[in-house]
Amino acid sequence: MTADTSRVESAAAAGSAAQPPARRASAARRLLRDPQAVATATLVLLIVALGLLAPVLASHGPNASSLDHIDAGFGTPDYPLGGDHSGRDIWARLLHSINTSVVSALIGAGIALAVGVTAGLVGGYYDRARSATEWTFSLIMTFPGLLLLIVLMPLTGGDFRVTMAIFGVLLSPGIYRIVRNQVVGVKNELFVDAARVSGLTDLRILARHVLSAVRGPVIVAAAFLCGSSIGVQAGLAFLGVGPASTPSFGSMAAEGFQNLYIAPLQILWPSLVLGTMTASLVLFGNALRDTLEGATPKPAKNALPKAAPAQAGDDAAGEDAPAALLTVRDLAIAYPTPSGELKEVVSGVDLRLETGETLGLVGESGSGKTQTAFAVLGVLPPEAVVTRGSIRLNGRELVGLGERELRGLRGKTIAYVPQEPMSNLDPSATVGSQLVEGLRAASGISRQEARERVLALLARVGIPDPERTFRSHPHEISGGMAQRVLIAGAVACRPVLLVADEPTTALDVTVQAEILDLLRDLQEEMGMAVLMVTHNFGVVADLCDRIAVMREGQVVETGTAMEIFHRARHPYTKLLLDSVLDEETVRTDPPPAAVPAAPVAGGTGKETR
Ligand SMILES: Nc1ncnc2c1ncn2[C@@H]1O[C@H](COP(=O)(O)OP(=O)(O)OP(=O)(O)O)[C@@H](O)[C@H]1O
Repeated sequence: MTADTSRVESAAAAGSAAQPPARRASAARRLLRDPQAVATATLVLLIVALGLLAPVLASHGPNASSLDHIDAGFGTPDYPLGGDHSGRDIWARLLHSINTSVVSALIGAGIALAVGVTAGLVGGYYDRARSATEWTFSLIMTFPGLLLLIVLMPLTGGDFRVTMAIFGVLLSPGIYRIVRNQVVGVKNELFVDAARVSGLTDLRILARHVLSAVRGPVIVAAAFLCGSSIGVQAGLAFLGVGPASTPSFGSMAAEGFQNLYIAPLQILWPSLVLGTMTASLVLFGNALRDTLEGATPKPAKNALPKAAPAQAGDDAAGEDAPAALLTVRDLAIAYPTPSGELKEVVSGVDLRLETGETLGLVGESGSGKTQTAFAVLGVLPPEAVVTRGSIRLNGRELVGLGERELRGLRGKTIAYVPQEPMSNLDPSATVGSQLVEGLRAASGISRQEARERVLALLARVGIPDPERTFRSHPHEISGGMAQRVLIAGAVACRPVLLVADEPTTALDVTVQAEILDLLRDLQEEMGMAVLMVTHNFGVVADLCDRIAVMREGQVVETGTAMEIFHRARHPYTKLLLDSVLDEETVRTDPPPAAVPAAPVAGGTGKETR
């Protein structure tokens, strides 16, 4: 347990020592590239610097008055912005008001964050504490904030610092809710479970694992809290809450308002600086949010140049001869990480599939089988980037094809059978209407013709009462039946290539064999090629002519089913085969040693026949 604990801790420490600084550096870089962030941060810093330099920049104190300078005009010597109705230096009061605002922002936002984050962590992490925190913050939210601050004036003595501390508490429910929601989302993640199981204390888990997950939204909210605090402090001062001796944009604006007809500029200066400060903070908060929360970069779907139009019948394999039905060459697929870097999940995959042949794509979970199949279908998620490689079907390059061209191929030339039949059928429409719609979209035939074809197909895939199933909604049929329906839909236009992604995984064992039989029969009948994605060697043995074994985004070995099952060369393939349970296998302890990721020597990373 001690060793495990230290491993988790050191992993977490390594995570926070290595990963986050890179992310922070990158977030800071992105922030620096955002003109809105740079402009607003510069304005805020400039204003804060002016406030800090107030004793140097102003010739008078904020409350020093001179009878000679009552309502002095703009540009009066020593009174650059003039004098107010009490003969005080407007420039000096403006600079000192900045400091009042900054202190208000620090107190208001600081208290709101301290209270909200702490309670959010506790309420989100400990279920038993949640009802108490919920109740408390709901109660706080019922207080009429501004009114309460005015009513409490006799208690606060009008001191803006105490007032802002109370305002911070009133602001804290917003932060509490943000943090609580984040924590509730994070606390059941596997890495938190792992830390818990390893014996880390709750405090450590909260500080190391949970807090890091909530800091983004909290940082963003802090900018808005500062803006609100400044605005409220000025608002209260405008209403006359607090001593007149405290320089504040609010009191300056109130005095300027009284004097509007005599010296209209007096209201302009505090309003201008207050508006610039609060607007800059809010806009900076927006830029911060875009950088930290909407951080996923939007790469092009395809990093490659648009596919050159290729003639059907071109040599699909380029230098390979003869041309195969499907040739995947050096395919690489990557996803952007939060830091903006691309991470490859498929790295240089080569595959070849002949007409009428079944190729099994096997490998452990996460090895890149589905990504490869999705690339062939042209249905990778928008954030995926095909960084290199080629996919040729019947000699036509698919990588770089537009969505319209791909849609023209899908259903007609390439079809797909998914893993989860139920979730691939629309629960609100009948089975028949879904199949008819798909068939008509792919073939353009009339509704009546499509209906007849669908009924014939349903009978062909072994559905006992096609008419009834046609009229049924998906919840009225079994999983095996639903998979038959989807297979019927997939083969309706006699595609040349069927991509089946774990088509039997979600089904009952007895139904699995029937579905495999059906696929085999249909394949023979229609002469389709089948790309069978699976991690089930039983399925592979049952259906596949050839097998490609994937690991960590690469094909490590390919061969005929016979070669792979009887003369597997790559240690990873042997390990996969060894892990297939059968009644003769006696498990040993310790398990076989881990194997290296490299493809087996002899070029089996490349597809050969
Ligand atoms: N949208 C995505 N964003 C980032 N990474 C992704 C995304 N989709 C998949 N991946 C990653 O790509 C890798 C390969 O996933 P893929 O689904 O191809 O694996 P698989 O071999 O089919 O596994 P399984 O048998 O579990 O479906 C995984 O590491 C996965 O985390």
